[in-house]
Amino acid sequence: MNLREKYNIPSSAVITIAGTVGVGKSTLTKSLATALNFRTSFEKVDTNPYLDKFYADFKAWSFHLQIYFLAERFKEQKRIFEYGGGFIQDRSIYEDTGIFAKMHYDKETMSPVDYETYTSLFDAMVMTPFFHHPDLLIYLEGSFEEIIKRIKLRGRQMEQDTPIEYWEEMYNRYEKWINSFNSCPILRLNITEYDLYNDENAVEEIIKKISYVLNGSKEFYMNKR
Ligand SMILES: Nc1ncnc2c1ncn2[C@@H]1O[C@H](COP(=O)(O)OP(=O)(O)O)[C@@H](O)[C@H]1O
Ligand SMILES: Nc1ncnc2c1ncn2[C@H]1C[C@H](O)[C@@H](COP(=O)(O)O)O1
Repeated sequence: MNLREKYNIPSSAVITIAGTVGVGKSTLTKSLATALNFRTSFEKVDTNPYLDKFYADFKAWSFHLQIYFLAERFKEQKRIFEYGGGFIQDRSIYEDTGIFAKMHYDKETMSPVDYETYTSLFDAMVMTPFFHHPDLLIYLEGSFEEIIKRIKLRGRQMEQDTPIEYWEEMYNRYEKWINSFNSCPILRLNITEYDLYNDENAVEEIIKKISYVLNGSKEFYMNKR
């Protein structure tokens, strides 16, 4: 019996992984998809035509980048739906607006009119009864120091060149955002609780927790509304 069957994870489940840059979303996406025999949905970083420009000049490119990410995630949403689920998704669509667009608007690196255009497009596409929310959002959290270590370890140049205050602002916003998130059930995982690189049982332990939320007492993990 495979792990998906053992823990009664529906083959149509859609699990999205949220958390700040560098926390370990892509790594966990790969491990879970392999263990559950699910498909993956990754963010496009290397082929993103705006990302380098955005990091070099937030003000000039934040609107273009948000529109690009929104279009890409919506296309992925359609693909996931067409396959009938069975996906692990690297980052949720909710973070684009709840973290990134809002942060750039607040910091005046996205103009009010661009922010208004972006949010009305986002709401028209996502905040409708036709949009399928994920079955579960796994929220990865850890200390700021560990996350900065991981951003450095991964070594994307544009992220290395970005002041630490940017990552700190994002980190603090994530903590507030997750405490009020209620679009789907949540499983919070602290990155000190598992080690996918050195512990071969780690992924099974995470699947056990996923099963508990999907099949058991959802209230235990969900935020109070
Ligand atoms: N469990 C872990 N232990 C140690 N390092 C990790 C772990 N998970 C991820 N990393 C490392 O942290 C960096 C960022 O991970 P990644 O999965 O790309 O994060 P994200 O997708 O959230 O930006 C990578 O260098 C990765 O190898
Ligand atoms: N919506 C976004 N706005 C700005 N930047 C974004 C957005 N979504 C992702 N990013 C950036 C952050 C990272 O530099 C890369 C990939 O994110 P990661 O958390 O490493 O998967 O894209």
